[in-house]
Amino acid sequence: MSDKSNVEFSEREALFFHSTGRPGKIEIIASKPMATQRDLSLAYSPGVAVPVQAIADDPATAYDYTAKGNLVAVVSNGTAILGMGNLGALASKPVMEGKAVLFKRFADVDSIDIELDSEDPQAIIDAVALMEPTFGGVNLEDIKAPECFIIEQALKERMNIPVMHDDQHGTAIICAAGLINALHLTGRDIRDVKIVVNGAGAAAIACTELIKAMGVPHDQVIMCDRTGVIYQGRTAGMDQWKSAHAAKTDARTLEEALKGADIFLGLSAAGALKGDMVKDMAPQPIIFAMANPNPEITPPEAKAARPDAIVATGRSDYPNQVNNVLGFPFIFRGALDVRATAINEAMKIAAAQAIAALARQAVPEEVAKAYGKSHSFGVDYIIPAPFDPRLMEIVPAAVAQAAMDSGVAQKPIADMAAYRQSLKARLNPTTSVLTLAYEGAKAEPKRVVFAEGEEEVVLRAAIQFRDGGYGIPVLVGRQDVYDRLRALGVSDPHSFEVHNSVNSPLVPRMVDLLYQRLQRRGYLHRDCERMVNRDRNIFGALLLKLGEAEAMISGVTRTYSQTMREVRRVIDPIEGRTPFGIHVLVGRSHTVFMADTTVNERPGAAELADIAIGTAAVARRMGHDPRVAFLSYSTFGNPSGNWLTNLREAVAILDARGVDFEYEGEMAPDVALNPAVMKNYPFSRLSGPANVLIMPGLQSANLSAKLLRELGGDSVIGPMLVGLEKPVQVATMASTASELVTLAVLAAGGIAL
Ligand SMILES: NC(=O)C1=CN([C@@H]2O[C@H](COP(=O)(O)OP(=O)(O)OC[C@H]3O[C@@H](n4cnc5c(N)ncnc54)[C@H](OP(=O)(O)O)[C@@H]3O)[C@@H](O)[C@H]2O)C=CC1
Ligand SMILES: CC(=O)C(=O)O
Ligand SMILES: [Mg+2]
Repeated sequence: MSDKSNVEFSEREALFFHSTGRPGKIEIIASKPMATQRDLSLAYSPGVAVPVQAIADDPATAYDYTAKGNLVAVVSNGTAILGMGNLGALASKPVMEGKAVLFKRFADVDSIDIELDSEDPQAIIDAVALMEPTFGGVNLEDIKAPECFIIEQALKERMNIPVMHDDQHGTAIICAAGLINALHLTGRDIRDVKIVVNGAGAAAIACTELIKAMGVPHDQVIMCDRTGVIYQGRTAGMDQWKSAHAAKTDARTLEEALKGADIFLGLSAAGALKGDMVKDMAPQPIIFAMANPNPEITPPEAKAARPDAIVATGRSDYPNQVNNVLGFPFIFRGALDVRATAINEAMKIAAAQAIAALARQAVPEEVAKAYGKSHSFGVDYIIPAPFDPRLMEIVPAAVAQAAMDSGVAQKPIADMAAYRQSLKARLNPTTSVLTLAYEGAKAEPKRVVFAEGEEEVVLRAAIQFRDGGYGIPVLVGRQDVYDRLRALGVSDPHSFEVHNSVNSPLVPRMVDLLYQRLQRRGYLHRDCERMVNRDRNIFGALLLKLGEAEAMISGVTRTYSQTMREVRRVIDPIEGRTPFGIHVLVGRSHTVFMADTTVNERPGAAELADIAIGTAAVARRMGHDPRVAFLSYSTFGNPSGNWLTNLREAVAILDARGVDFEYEGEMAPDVALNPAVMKNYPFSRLSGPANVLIMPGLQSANLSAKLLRELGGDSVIGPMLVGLEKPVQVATMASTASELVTLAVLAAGGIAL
């Protein structure tokens, strides 16, 4: 990956990502409590005998009593791993685990990777068919042509659950969606275009079949493989699937075939297309270079040769990502939800049309920032990005409807509007919002000070931050930062901006500024000099104050309170605001915002009210309707105690201010979070479980946040620091590089204000 193309990460980082913590990318989590002997008796023997008998009596109830209905097998034998070729079943496992997590991330489909060590189609057919009881669907992946055609066909015939070879049909659907829009933009009719398809394998044949089904005449498509053009009469390297697409043509090479062509579809290998070859294509050529991980031609090369081209690739780091990730999660979601027996042509076409139509719609405000400049339909936005949360609402619904209309749905959906709502709710909005924050940072990269530039974890974060395109890291550290960067695999460390107080020309201005602020707090000019020279948090914060950067992150080398003290010597709170900290607990389907977990030891009523307002605003920015609970050991005065007055006054302050969110208090955590307990208080003004928890003091807040981080299964974001005049985030000392990147993105993206 390194330095070969538009790099997003180094090889070292890719390996570190996969090996760190629990090796690989998936684990299994029980969906039922497993705490007591009784739980175990129900989960296993003897309780489990009851659903066993029920399923034996009525097989359809397997969907009610087991995970089958939401479980997809991702099956490969590793014979066509991306564009890397036949590297074997075991080597395909990272890709298949990757597909499994994409299923989960984008469409809440549970999925298990299965690598089969065989190149014998019959052995694979038998193995997969025998697994039918386990799964609700089968996604075949990275199995090379022509075996993949035989395997898929046989499994579709033998199995009564949806089977789809993703490299064929997932890719064809997305390619078709992109093509519909590229034709639309260039005013072409699909019946008139001349297309060259490079590659004659799984993906290429399926794309060609779909575009021919959509109206491109057979004679207007020329397919090439490694031997060159597949022409009528060719005998070398042929099979029945290639023969079906043999063209009547005198062209023998890709270059010859491309003369005057309107469209190039690459489903072959990296670098197969050269700039010279596209020079003679028709005006406004459409170039889809879809080989992974590196395309047939990069967009800059293609554009250099043909500035009038519309270019798409399979990658996320260029505009127009034509990749089956846009399809398979949502297609299976729709198919599983109606218990479809197959994924048929009608469902595929419905998916392609829904995706194409989405790109032509206006992008909502909250999604637009993530798209950057190109978020209205045009040459750099012909297809939605996989992170677009609207896909989950629209594509499964279109697929489910098509399954129902074409008679393969065993469990039709009665209320489509309710189904669409339920699709939206399946994804935790926090996950979407974080993705949008990351994409938004890319769209408007900011300069972010990483104040502890000598720490390895900070440098890793800075590298990820820069290479991910999220912004420009401004490192504070000594000269040896460059050596440390080199040791971490950065080939051009001097491309990083490093500020060192020993030689920074900014130091005199910094000292003056600091002295202005501190002279009446008992500090001498030389005290300020010493602080600027020796203290990287003060130096970093002054970079921010002087406008040399737009945000800052620190905290891994000193305690939170010490880092805060240093930052606060330079940065003030927003006028009239109380700075405070939020920990965000992200569960599978719920998110809770807890505050103030880091700053105010014993907040008074006015501060508690401010903290509630500030936290509710952050929750809203992250896609949630805030429901605020002021937490205590006491619920509405029972038991009574001395600590309750502040909380009650805070509620009264919110009453007086007429805020536009739900709030209630004081109450114990179980009342706030558990609807069954909340029922005992029918007068409560919360319409559902609280998602913003305002803690009575720093002791309980900080303890709870740390306990949850150490013991909880949910992931914890933060602490997020809110309320300073400049975005500064103070991480905890144990932060990982990716946690630092998240904080840097939140700081730069204006979520934590
Ligand atoms: N963007 C996306 O969503 C997707 C992209 N792809 C990409 O498509 C490519 C093919 O995958 P898949 O169909 O599954 O694999 P297959 O192994 O089934 O097919 C590969 C095909 O590519 C041809 N090929 C390889 N190198 C060249 C070359 N230099 N010039 C012309 N043809 C070449 C092979 O030719 P021959 O028949 O002569 O061996 C073969 O026909 C991969 O790069 C993959 O990453 C695949 C699926 C989805
Ligand atoms: C994206 C994909 O499935 C491939 O490149 O094989
Ligand atoms: Mg694939």
